[in-house]
Parts: sequence; C-alpha cells; structure tokens
Amino acid sequence: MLKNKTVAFIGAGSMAEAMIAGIVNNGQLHPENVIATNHSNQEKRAALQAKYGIRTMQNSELPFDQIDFFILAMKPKDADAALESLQKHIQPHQVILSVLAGIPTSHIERFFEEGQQVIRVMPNTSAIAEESATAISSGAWTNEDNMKDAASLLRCIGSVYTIQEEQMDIFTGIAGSGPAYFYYLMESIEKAGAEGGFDAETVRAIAAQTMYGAAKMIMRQEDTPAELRKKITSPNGTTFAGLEALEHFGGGEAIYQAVKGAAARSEEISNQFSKKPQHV
Ligand SMILES: NC(=O)C1=CN([C@@H]2O[C@H](COP(=O)(O)OP(=O)(O)OC[C@H]3O[C@@H](n4cnc5c(N)ncnc54)[C@H](O)[C@@H]3O)[C@@H](O)[C@H]2O)C=CC1
Ligand SMILES: O=C(O)[C@@H]1CCC=N1
Repeated sequence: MLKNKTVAFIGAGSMAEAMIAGIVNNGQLHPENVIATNHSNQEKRAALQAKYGIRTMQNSELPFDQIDFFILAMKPKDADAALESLQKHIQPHQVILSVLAGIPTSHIERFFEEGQQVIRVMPNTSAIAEESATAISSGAWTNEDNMKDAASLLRCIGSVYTIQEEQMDIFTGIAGSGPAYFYYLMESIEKAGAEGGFDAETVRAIAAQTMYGAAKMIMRQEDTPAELRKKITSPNGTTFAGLEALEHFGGGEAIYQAVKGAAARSEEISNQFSKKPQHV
C-alpha cells in the first residue's frame, strides 16, 4: 500500500532528483508524501518543490515520526555525518534505504540500535524516465514486508532485482554506472555521424533509436546477444568491417574493463567503510 507511505530523501542531488521525478510521475505516491532535505542548498530545495510539488526542508525539520522510508542519497564521504545526525531520530520499525555506492548495510547498522532495518539500493539515473535497473539487498534486520514495500516503491522508477549484498559491487559496475558507458559510446557515434554530414541532434536520434531497438531485441530473450549479432553480420559485409574495427581497437575489452573498474571502486569504498569502528 504505497499510497499511505511517506518517503524522505536525505540529500537532494542528481540521484535523488531522478528518483523523485520517477516516483512523482509514476503517480503511486502523492507528492505531499515525498520529502527531500538538503545540507545547505536552499535553491535546489525550492526548485524541487516547485517542479515536483514535493515537500522540502532541512534535516532538523523532518517530521521523523511520519516517515516510513528514509532514503540516504548523499555522497559516500558525507554518509557518516548524515548518519550521526539521524541516529537519535530513526526507530527500528522505520526503514533506511541507502543508494550510496559501496557503503555496506553493516556500516549503516552500526549507527543505530540492534534491529534497525536497512536496505541497500543501487538505482541509476534512468529513474527519471522510469527505466532504472535497480538492485535491492536486505540488511541484517529487514523484514520481508518492508523488502516487498521497498521493491514496490522502486518499481515506480523501473525494474527491480533482489540480489545478495555481495553482488552489489558488480551490479554497480553494470547498472549503477552503466548509463554513463552508453552516453560515452553515443559521444563517439555522434562524432562519426558529424563527419558523415549529420548534425548532432539527428545522429543522436538515429543512434538512440538503434540502441533502444537493440535493447528491446535483447529483452525479448528469444536470441542471445551473440546470436543477434551474427544475424546482422554478413560475410565480409559492413557489420563485419565494423566489428573488426571494434575488436582491433579493444572495444569489447574496454567495456569489460569499465564494468570491472567501477565494481572494483565500489569494493574499495566498501573496504574503507568496513574497517571503520563501531558507533553505537
Ligand atoms: N548519480 C548517479 O548516477 C548515482 C548515484 N548513486 C549514489 O547516490 C548518492 C548521491 O549521488 P549524487 O546524487 O550523484 O550526488 P550529489 O552530489 O548530486 O548529491 C548529494 C546531495 O546530498 C547533499 N547532502 C550531503 N550531506 C547531507 C546531509 N547530511 N543531509 C542532507 N543532505 C546532504 C548535498 O548537499 C548534495 O546536494 C551517492 O552516494 C552515489 O553513490 C547511486 C546510483 C547512481
Ligand atoms: O559514480 C558514482 O560513484 C555513482 C554511483 C553509481 C553511479 N554514480
């Protein structure tokens, strides 16, 4: 019953805004039931309030008792200060969702009494278009009903995958950071398109439709990506030449390393936070 839930974003930056846009546009929650706080940026708070009709305020003004889900959405470096400011106000029956890359649920749980319900979430900025691929994994104390409600909330912004927390690093490499790889590819495609006489807008539309079509074909799950690729590749044809260039310039390896590199950075952040001492 999402309609009766109140959600508070602690930190109102890019990721929070993408989620707020998806949640409000999806219509499952009344905008009044969505709150966003921000450290110091009053202008950003006012802009979010005007654009989405949500409530915005400072952390200290939060109606703590009325909130079902607290969504931590600050940078990992700011997490401890935020957790310290929240620790006296959040009850174990309330749920903390954290979208912070690399921060283990065990680190967040240390700031609270035993039993605090925490869920780790990895969305991506396609939330704004309700097309995020979002992972959730449970902390030590979160009950099934709250996992289900969190999944329902996050389905407002796209598809939800329940995974083990150990898989969060690689999920982050694939999906949390993933949109950036496709935008980066697009920048190179635009460059080649421009050299062929297209203006940036036209080539962007053509290439986006091509990406979207390929994604839809993969999602039909009738053929594997390798089979789909083979169907396009005529012997010594244009695709063959394109793929040969891709391989020659290390395209496959580069993407593989991008996913692994982002996952390794997530793991590195995790290790830094896992070593921190107990707080409660
Ligand atoms: N941007 C992305 O594509 C994704 C980001 N994330 C995670 O989301 C989190 C936020 O990332 P962005 O939105 O990109 O960062 P951002 O820098 O755009 O926003 C963070 C906001 O949090 C505010 N803030 C800091 N400490 C605070 C506190 N104690 N109380 C209230 N507000 C506070 C800052 O003023 C800032 O406005 C990060 O932990 C990141 O790992 C996760 C998935 C994707
Ligand atoms: O770059 C980052 O650290 C965040 C987490 C996943 C996507 N953006």
